[in-house]
Amino acid sequence: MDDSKHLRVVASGGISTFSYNGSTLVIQRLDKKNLDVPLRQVLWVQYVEQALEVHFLARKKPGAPLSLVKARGAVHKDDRPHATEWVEALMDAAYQGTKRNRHLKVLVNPKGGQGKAVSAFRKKVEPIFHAAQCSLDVTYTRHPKHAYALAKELSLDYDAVVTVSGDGLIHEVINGLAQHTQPRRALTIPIAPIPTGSGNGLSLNLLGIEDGFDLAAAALNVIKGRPMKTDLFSFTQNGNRHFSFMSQAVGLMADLDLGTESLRWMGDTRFLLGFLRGVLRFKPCPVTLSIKVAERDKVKMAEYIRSVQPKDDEIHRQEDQLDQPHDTLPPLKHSDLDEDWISLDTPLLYIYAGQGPYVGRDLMQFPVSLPDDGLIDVVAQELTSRGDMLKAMDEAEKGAPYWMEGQHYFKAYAYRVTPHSLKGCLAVDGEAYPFEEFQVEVHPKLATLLSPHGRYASEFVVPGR
Ligand SMILES: Nc1ncnc2c1ncn2[C@@H]1O[C@H](COP(=O)(O)OP(=O)(O)OP(=O)(O)O)[C@@H](O)[C@H]1O
Repeated sequence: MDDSKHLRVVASGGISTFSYNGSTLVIQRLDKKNLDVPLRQVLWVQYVEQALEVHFLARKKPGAPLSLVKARGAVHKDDRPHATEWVEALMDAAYQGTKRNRHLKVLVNPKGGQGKAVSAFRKKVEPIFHAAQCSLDVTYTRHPKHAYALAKELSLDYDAVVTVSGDGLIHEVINGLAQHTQPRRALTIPIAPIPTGSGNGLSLNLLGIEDGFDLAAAALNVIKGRPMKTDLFSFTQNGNRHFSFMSQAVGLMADLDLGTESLRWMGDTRFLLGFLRGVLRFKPCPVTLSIKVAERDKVKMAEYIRSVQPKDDEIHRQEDQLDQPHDTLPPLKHSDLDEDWISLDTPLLYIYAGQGPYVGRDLMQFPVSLPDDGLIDVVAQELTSRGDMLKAMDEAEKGAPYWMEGQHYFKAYAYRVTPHSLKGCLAVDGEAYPFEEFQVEVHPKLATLLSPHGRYASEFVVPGR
């Protein structure tokens, strides 16, 4: 073995050998299986007082969540002359293309989800940030809109805003950044979620169904994730403009979100319960839906998504493509309905529009969604039968409801909902808004997220392909 490629470390159990190749740190331990650690999971390596110290994330067994591990031992005397160089080269490989020591604004919502955000942050997340030698500026939000106010005044030198919360706090951060004196510049600061809310839709979409609720995987995304541009949606109602980053729901899907707030302690099971309750009530949602459609052919949309998914190695290019921003928000372009709009007056059970395949662990509602295609996916579910709706739960986590006949699916530039009743629920990114006429339009690539893959972490399997 080339001496410069490995370090022998003397620990209580004997001598271990640390070596690495292009993708993996390999730890050979006496009388034990080799430990292979993907370089992406290596957080920090240092050589201090003739000892090697390695901090990394590993799974105790396959399928287990990631956890923080620290390996330390005296470097064998013959290897000391090249130890500093070896450590620096390993750090370069572990952080290839990514800045070390990220400077993070961390917002912790003590009231989100099951109320465990503070202990989750202190016990599981903060030690990982410290191990990676990130600098932290932590605020525990004290009231609704606190995160909004902080984002509005945010200093622009942070490498990321970390939300230890659910999607509601991210909605506030996005809206605060949009009201910043330099909104476009503020919206280039990437947002990265640590999933401690109940739905955690954004985390699922960035990290995937396996890792979407894994705190350490989310922390790793904060440390090593790459900026990924995402579309934002202007939501206008009564002359007021807000921004939505994820979804708008009317009818059953809004009832199940807002009507189950008191069941937060249940985590995301509350959504399943809300869905079953909504199907039993089977109330039509009295609205007109108008859409400026870009595409409505389900087969074409499904084929398209398969053809455009970038591979992980294309992430670098995406990072390079970040535009120099202007400092005003994009104007609204679709205020008047013209001949390109269509209207739907059929009785609907719900309207659900947004981006990001998963809206929860049990439902891939927007399987053909892309983060930056400049379009919003709009689902209009016809009032079919209770049986059909219960059947729709079969493989809903894989996007099966997409193919239901009564589920209309559009890609749109804009849409408008006009209620014909005073009573009803409207949820924007899971937050309650008045049940009144509103319009949504898309602004391509206006905000920035951190992503391990440079795309949504989901796969839509098209039947028969
Ligand atoms: N200290 C606080 N006390 C009360 N509410 C707060 C506080 N800090 C933030 N909030 C509010 O809590 C709401 C919910 O937050 P969050 O998104 O973190 O959790 P969640 O709704 O359970 O998760 P999800 O949106 O993923 O379902 C937000 O609207 C936010 O304004």
